[in-house]
Amino acid sequence: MRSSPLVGLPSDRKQIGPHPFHAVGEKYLRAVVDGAGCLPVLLPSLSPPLDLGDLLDELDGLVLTGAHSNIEPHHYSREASFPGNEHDPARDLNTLSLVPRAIERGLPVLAICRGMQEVNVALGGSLHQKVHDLIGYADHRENPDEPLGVRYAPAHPVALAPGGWLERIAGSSEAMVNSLHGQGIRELAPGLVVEATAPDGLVEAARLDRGVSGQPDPFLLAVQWHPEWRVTENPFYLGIFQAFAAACRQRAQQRR
Ligand SMILES: N[C@@H](CCC(=O)NCCCC(=O)O)C(=O)O
Repeated sequence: MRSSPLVGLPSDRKQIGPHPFHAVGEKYLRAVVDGAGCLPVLLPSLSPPLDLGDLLDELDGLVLTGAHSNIEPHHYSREASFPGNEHDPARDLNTLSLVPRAIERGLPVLAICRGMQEVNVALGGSLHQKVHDLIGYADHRENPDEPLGVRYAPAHPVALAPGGWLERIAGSSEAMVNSLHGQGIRELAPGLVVEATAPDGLVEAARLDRGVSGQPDPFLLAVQWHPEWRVTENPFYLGIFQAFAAACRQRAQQRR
């Protein structure tokens, strides 16, 4: 019997020199280990995607990470992509098929930044391709010229939905979060409910709640910010990973 729950993380497909590699940022792996006390397992994003169904049955949780690449817009609208938009079609296919399969298996999901956008698109929602070009919205991007510690520092408050999971985790109705994204939720997918909003109204976090009485939904929390960043130094970020870990442990026990 395993002592630590197993958490899968779908990889980015990245060109390094002449060869494609499958990569997951180390801060996500560290947060799964140090913040959640779970064991990370990398899930390659091959194209066509591997059938990971048998592996999902062995996992206790799924973390969808952030990434610089953006989901190809044909997955959620008829809009064309914009020049210079970085894509990772192999990751799109992998994560967009994993989300519904994880939910149908009751696998806990924590989705971060691009991961949140993937959850929204996989469940039928849509995205703004450039939030910063929209009238009335703030620029949610980081300054790439700043050192990492500044880029991932708290950037704006979020209002936490009354009675929601994040309000309980934070122990307050507001929290400060970092902000490193150009895209954002346009239409929230059916079955997701808002957990947090930015001052400009952008949805910053959501959870799965399909509202079927007597049938609790599996743990699925999606956040637009980066709680994995220095997770052990930020009680709110740590609380998010601990809540996910509790759901993973419960899932591990149920599978025994
Ligand atoms: N590309 C999307 C998502 C932004 C995102 O996930 N950024 C992560 C940056 C690298 C990392 O910290 O893993 C967008 O711009 O909206």
